[in-house]
This record gives sequence, structure tokens and C-alpha cells, in this order.
Amino acid sequence: MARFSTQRSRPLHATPFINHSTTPSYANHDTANPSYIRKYLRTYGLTPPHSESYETQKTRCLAQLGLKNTDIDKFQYLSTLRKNNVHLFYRLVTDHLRELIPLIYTPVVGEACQRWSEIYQQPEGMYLSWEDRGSLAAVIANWPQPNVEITCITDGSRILGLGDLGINGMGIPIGKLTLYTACSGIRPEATLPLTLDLGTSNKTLRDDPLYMGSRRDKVSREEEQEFLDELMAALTERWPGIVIQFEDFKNPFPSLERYQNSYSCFNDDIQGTGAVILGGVINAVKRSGLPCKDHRAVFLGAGSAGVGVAKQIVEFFIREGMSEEDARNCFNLVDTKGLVTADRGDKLASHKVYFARQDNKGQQFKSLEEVIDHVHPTILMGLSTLGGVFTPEILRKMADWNTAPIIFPLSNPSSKSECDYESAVKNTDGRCLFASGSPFPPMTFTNSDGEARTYCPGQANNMYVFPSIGLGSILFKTVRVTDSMIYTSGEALSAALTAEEIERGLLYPDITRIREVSIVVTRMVMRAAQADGVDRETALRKMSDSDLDNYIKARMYDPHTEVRSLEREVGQLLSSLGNLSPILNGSLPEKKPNGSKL
Ligand SMILES: NC(=O)C1=CN([C@@H]2O[C@H](COP(=O)(O)OP(=O)(O)OC[C@H]3O[C@@H](n4cnc5c(N)ncnc54)[C@H](O)[C@@H]3O)[C@@H](O)[C@H]2O)C=CC1
Ligand SMILES: CC(=O)C(=O)O
Ligand SMILES: [Mg+2]
Repeated sequence: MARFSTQRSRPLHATPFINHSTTPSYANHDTANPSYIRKYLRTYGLTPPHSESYETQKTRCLAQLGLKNTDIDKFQYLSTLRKNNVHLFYRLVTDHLRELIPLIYTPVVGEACQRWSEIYQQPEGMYLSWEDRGSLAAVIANWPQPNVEITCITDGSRILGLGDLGINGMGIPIGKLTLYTACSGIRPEATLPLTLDLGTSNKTLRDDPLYMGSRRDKVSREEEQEFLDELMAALTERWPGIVIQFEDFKNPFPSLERYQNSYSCFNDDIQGTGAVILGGVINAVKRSGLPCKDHRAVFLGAGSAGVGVAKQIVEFFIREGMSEEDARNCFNLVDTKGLVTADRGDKLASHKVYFARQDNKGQQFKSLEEVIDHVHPTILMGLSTLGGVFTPEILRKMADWNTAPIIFPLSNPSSKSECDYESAVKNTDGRCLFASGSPFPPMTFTNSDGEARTYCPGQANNMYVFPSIGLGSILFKTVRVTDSMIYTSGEALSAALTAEEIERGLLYPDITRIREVSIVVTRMVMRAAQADGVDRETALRKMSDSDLDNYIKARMYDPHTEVRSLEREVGQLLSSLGNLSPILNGSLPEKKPNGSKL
């Protein structure tokens, strides 16, 4: 009798039943599997006998999660669940996005990275070291999943606002890729978390006996570039068309410039952040009642995120009818030396030059307070990693000068947020248009007119766009990720709010709708790719919007239907062999080569 093939057709490429210690167990021992599936998977007898419902599994998981005392315990519980029963993990996450995203992503992933050496339990993702240069393709060949479609790469040198954490930054690619799966349905086995061990400037880590990376100081910029050149070639050689997301590199501008026209890649901190903040700002500007030309923005932080965000908003102001010069003049960027001006006396990093003020008449403004008093901003953005720096005094000034001040403290994790929601609401009498990088809870507040209501903060985090940029690029097999694809993702996000969400005063869609929003944002990203001629799946071009939405939805991994589709596929396979009934009623007719009768 023919042996059953273990290969199944998949919406996105996959080889499901590889059981390798570094990958989640796709041949999972799911207690929901009916007995004939267990027999097919050869897991019969390896799990408790009763085939239980997802509701029962969920009850148990949530109860176990509830028994964990700390956020890190919860983070670890969820990591283990992802490893042991990947479909159950994603069923749980997609059903409880609001509660679970903060545990698998910011803020808790920040603490997890800080304590990675201490809490490490199991391999997830790949580590590539400086010593591996020259052999990166051979090391990458060790990754057991054959059909990777997207990778997220960090060198750990700027993890959230927590500085250089070396290879302990691995929590970030894992967390980001988990969101790719949860939010836009890229199959879990098609994702590759990648951390580069290129040394660390963090001496405390190098001296820590538990640290698991190399003890060398960070390699030079030239060495890093040489390494990345080899890495990009090796990744695309093994997985042609792979989408490559750069994450949390200190000064990632040179790499983006170097690779963006020759690979399907993007930098999430510059571009993803730029797009997501664009989305919120489009809505906030509308809500503020002021035309673009009357806005004045102060950005604390002129790094990857600050400059990336400012550039996207300049583009928005231009599209709203302003000249580029007028649009650029709405922006005032502040770094450690104060307001970025052309005549400040220091050599500006090249990414800051575009925004250097020329109209300061020789005057220099050294502190945020001085800049604020000089500019009287309508928009205050924080991308500085400086927790609490938007003081009550600064917030009150924003409220004095503006009917609806736009205040976005965007640094992560929560401890680095430039202010919290409560302070922003209280010090602006509830009038601020607010969004933060890490989540804050809603609050009730009674304003000076005696009106009490519930206020809901926005979460302005690139998680609203990168999953769609990635999925759109994968589905269209784009040759590169264009500026227009990035801009369009933010614009599409801004338009994705429902009437009810607008009524509630939200600037971003409710997080519980993220999968639904991702379909629309993905479609718009694909349309932008199509307009730029960078798509390779040309058959999709002719689809109407609704057909394309249906196509995207059908291609998205859905953990809830995964067990059902497995049942269907096994059923079809067995019935096509004309041999269904003996399997379904519990016994395979022939002895298997490994001696098992099951
Ligand atoms: N909400 C979101 O989706 C995102 C948030 N971020 C957050 O933004 C923050 C910054 O990220 P990057 O721009 O990539 O980092 P970066 O290191 O490139 O830039 C940080 C900037 O802050 C400035 N800065 C630092 N200390 C300062 C001080 N004492 N006074 C004035 N300026 C100071 C630096 O001069 C630099 O311009 C991080 O906390 C990160 O977590 C980054 C990407 C996405
Ligand atoms: C969200 C993100 O990418 C960051 O904080 O770096
Ligand atoms: Mg980041």
C-alpha cells in the first residue's frame, strides 16, 4: 500500500511537518486533533486521549496565563506555547490582541530583551556571527524551514529606546514576526527571526558571564557593510524574493540607501514608523481644524524614526498643496545639541541635513523648552528615548497655544515614552490628540467645563503597517519596496477608521480589527507596487479591489481554520486513496515501516 505523503498544499508555501528543535512544532501535538489526524501525524498516543474543543484549550491557557505573577513569566509562557502548539498560540493571540500584544511585543518584549541572558530557554530564530563571514550561505542552509518568505533582522544595536543590547535584541525580530503572522497572516513557518552577532558596545553585557553573544566590541561600519552585503546575497540565494525587514539598527540610513533598489527590503524604524505616524497625523490634522500650512511641528529626536516620520509628513503636506520648502519649514528637529540648524557649528549627520533650519538668524536653541518657546508648536512628537521629558509644564503650554494640540510621545517601551496618557489628558484639559508608541489604558476625566467622559489613547506603532507592507510585497513578489508603497500604507491606514471609531475620537483603528484593516492596507500597498511596476505576479493586476481583498484574505494564515483545513486535506487524501473508512474508525490496515500500526 502506498505511504501517505506528508506534503500538503498550502496557501503560502510551507512544509508543515518538519520537527526540528529550532522551529515551532508544526506537526503539533494539538489536543484538538481528532484521532484520525493524530494517526496520520503519528502523534496518536502522544497526547491525552480526549479530542477537545478550542474553547476548552483557551480556558486552560488563559487560566495558566493568569497564574503567572509577572509580565516576564507571561512572556515566557506564551513563547513556550508558540513553540509547542503554534496554531493554538495564534488562535489565542488573534482572539485577545488587546491583552496579548503588549505581552509579546512592546512594552514587555523590552524587558525580555534586557533580561534575555537570564530568561533564555529555547532557540527561536537564527544567530549569525562576525566569525561566520565567508560562510553565511552555509550557516543559513541550516535553517530547517525550506520556504521562508520574510525575515526581520537586527544587530541589537538600538533595541527600542533601551540602547545596544547585542544579541539579546533577538526578542525584537521574534516579536515583530509574530505580529506579521497574527496581524497579516503570513504563515509562521515562512518567517525567519535573524540576529547578527557583530559585537556590542555594551560593556555590562560583555562582562556578563550569562551573555550568549561574542565579547568583541562592535565591528566597524565598513565591516558591517561587508557582512550585510554577503548576508543579503545569501538570503536571496536560498529564498529568492524573500522580503527583508531591517529593525533596530543604530543609524540604519546607509544600509537602506545601499539595498533598497536592489532587494525587496525596507527599514521599519525609518519607513514603517514614518508611514504609521503619517496615518495618525492625517487624522489628527483633520481633527485639529487647522490647515497643514498653519501647523508647526517640534520633534524631540532626529534619529531614524524622527527623520523617517518627518519626511512622510512633509510628503503629506506637499500633497495637500504646499511647496516642498514651505512644508519642510513646518518642522523643527531637536537632538542632544538642541534645535538642528545649519549653522550650529557641528557636522550634522547626513540624514539631518534636510531638516536643518536656515532661518534662525544665528540664534541657537539648546533645550527642548527653548525650542518650544521659540516655535509655539501645534504638533509635538517624541522619538528621543527620553521617558517623561514632556513635562506637565510643556503639555500645559501646548494646551494654552492650541485648541487641539497634537501630542505623540512615540518612544518605546512605556518607560521611555515622553509622557503618559494621563499626564497628557490632565494637562491639556482633555483636548490633546494623542497617540503613543506603547499602549496606555483608557481613562475617565472630567474637564474644566465639568464634562466627564472616557478618553481612548491611540497606539501609534509601526505594527499597524509593517505586516501589510510585508504581505503585499510577498503576494506581489515585488522586486523592491518603493517609497510610494510605504506612503500608501500610512494613507490607507488613516482611511481605515469606521464611523464609530471616528465618533470615539480614535486616530487609529481599534487594534482588535487589525486583521481586517491589514487586508485593506495590503491591497493599497499592492496597488502602489503595481503603479510603480515593481510587481511580478502580473496575473493579480487585473483583479477588482473586492476580488483582490478576497484573494488576500484567502492567502492569510488563519489559525482558527488550520485544524479544519488539516482535517479536510487528510480526509481528501485518504478518500482519494479509497481507503478512508479504516482510518476514520481507528485502525490503519498496514504496518508502517517504523513498526507502528497506527
Ligand atoms: N512608535 C513606533 O512605532 C516607533 C518608536 N520608535 C522609538 O523611537 C525612539 C528613537 O528611535 P530611533 O530614532 O531609531 O533612535 P535613534 O538613536 O536613531 O534616535 C534617537 C534620537 O534622539 C535624540 N536624543 C537622545 N537623547 C536626547 C536628549 N537627551 N536630548 C535631545 N535629543 C536626544 C538623539 O540625538 C537622536 O536624534 C526609540 O525609543 C524607539 O523605540 C522607533 C521606531 C518606531
Ligand atoms: C516599534 C519599534 O519599531 C521601535 O520602537 O523600535
Ligand atoms: Mg524598531
